[in-house]
Amino acid sequence: MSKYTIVVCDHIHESGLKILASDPEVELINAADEPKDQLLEKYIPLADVAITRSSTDVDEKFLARAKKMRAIVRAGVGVDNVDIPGCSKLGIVVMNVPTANTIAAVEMTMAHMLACARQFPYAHNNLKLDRVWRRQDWYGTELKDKKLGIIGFGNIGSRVGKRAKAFEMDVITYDPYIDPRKATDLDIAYTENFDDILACDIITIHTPKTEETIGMIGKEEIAKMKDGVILINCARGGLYDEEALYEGLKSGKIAMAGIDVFSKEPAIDNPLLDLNNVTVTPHLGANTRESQRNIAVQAAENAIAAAKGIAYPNALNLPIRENELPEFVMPFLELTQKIGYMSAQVAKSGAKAIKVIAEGPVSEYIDSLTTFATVGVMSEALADSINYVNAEYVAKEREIEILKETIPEAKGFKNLVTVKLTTQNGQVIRISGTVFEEGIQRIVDIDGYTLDLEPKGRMILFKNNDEPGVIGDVGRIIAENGLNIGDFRLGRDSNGQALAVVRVDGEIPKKLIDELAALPACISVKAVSL
Ligand SMILES: NC(=O)C1=CN([C@@H]2O[C@H](COP(=O)(O)OP(=O)(O)OC[C@H]3O[C@@H](n4cnc5c(N)ncnc54)[C@H](O)[C@@H]3O)[C@@H](O)[C@H]2O)C=CC1
Ligand SMILES: O=C(O)CCC(=O)C(=O)O
Repeated sequence: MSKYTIVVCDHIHESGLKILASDPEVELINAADEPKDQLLEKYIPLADVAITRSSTDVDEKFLARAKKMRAIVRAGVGVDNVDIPGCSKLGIVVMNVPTANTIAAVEMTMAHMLACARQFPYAHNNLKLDRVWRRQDWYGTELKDKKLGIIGFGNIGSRVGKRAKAFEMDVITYDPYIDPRKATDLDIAYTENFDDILACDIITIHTPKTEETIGMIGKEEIAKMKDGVILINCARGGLYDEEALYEGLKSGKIAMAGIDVFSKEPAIDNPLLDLNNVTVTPHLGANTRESQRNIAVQAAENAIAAAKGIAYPNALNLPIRENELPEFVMPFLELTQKIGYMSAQVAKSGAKAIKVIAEGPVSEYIDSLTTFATVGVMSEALADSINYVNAEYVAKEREIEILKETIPEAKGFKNLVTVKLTTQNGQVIRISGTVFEEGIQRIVDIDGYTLDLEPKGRMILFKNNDEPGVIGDVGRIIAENGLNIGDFRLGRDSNGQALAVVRVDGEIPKKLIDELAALPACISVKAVSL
């Protein structure tokens, strides 16, 4: 049995390694101690799944080596060192482990805040290293009654807020992406005015590193701050512009800064280290035993699930999040993919345009429906190399036009999805389907022929001039080819033509298709398998 190779790129807790090592279907390569060039050269090409932390950049060089990679599990929260669009292009699912290290990062923030308020490391070193006992040199500040400004009120920021309240601080947050009640319910003020944060005694940031948040605190913002402000950054290096931070600290405008993260890591040469009013840690926010055990277990379990293709928990680049979709939508997505696949088999020619028309409440999910239709159409030609992650990119590369139409009020069916496939040679195939209340999927229209067809199994689509005896001939030829008919559906139009869809119990030989095509009444005949 061939095994799935999972490469661990950075150090993770042994509990995760044990899970990986004990799965009989997994070949574990623990490359955490390998130099990065060796990791890329020797191990990444073998990986079905890679587990990374912040020490491994998933960049162009990494991806160029990721020949058979199916997924990357970032054993932590921040994915700023993962090229997500690059992964999507290659069909690699990116997953993170979002909440397992929250408490560790929250407590690290509180530790830096207290260390800054009391200049803890400097007092510590003065006694321990210099053997000096001068209590008059170490007057700190109390957190009580100080105003704390929190930028970013997600998992970490909100918990920092709760703890700061326990210290009797006056807390205010700025996060334009949350419902203000998330803060006000905790008796924490919410502001849309960033200057309110700049007016605080202590400021801490807990946003992801994005184009919008890089350098969010720079020279101008620091100039607006109180003299003697304390700044904390346990999120990502670069959110505070490091040059401006250095100048602010050097001038004394900023009294102290507590810094766990740097714009370039390892940060052994960073000028901030030369100052005597910073507390620094080498990106240890997530480094508690509890957090590392939780993360490693989740990362290992998720990596195994992804390697086996079972599930992609916390996937960041899948177009759908199953747990966020109403229950009625999933069968529509499945059906739309089948319709796309069926259209491509009928067309037997390269796609030029794929149009999805969604009618009724399901039309709200047009983007996901379109992705599933695209995967369906393209899997006829590309099989496993097309998936929900790269469908959009592959379609673009092949210059296939993707079109969407929504009709919120459906006529007839409560919900209806139609895939209209236009081929390179100008053929147009149009297939519609619906899902009934009980979750029953049906194709209800093929090229204008009304049908009631279960989308499954091997089918022959036989279009003919609607004249007596044709159906008998079709049945006879199928029987002569040793196949049983499982189902037979007929659609007729007003122009004297008909479409028969015959489900058969076995593989459809080419000879059978040729014999049907030779019938005088035949207009077209296609074999389809769903
Ligand atoms: N030092 C360490 O070892 C660790 C650092 N982190 C860092 O902390 C960050 C936050 O983690 P979580 O709280 O778990 O993430 P989260 O996703 O729960 O929260 C982030 C919050 O930032 C807000 N936000 C985004 N853009 C913003 C903007 N322009 N202005 C204000 N708010 C904005 C979001 O709305 C969200 O509420 C991560 O992205 C990661 O970079 C996380 C864990 C450990
Ligand atoms: O442990 C790590 O790799 C860093 C943790 C971190 O920064 C994160 O989870 O975003």
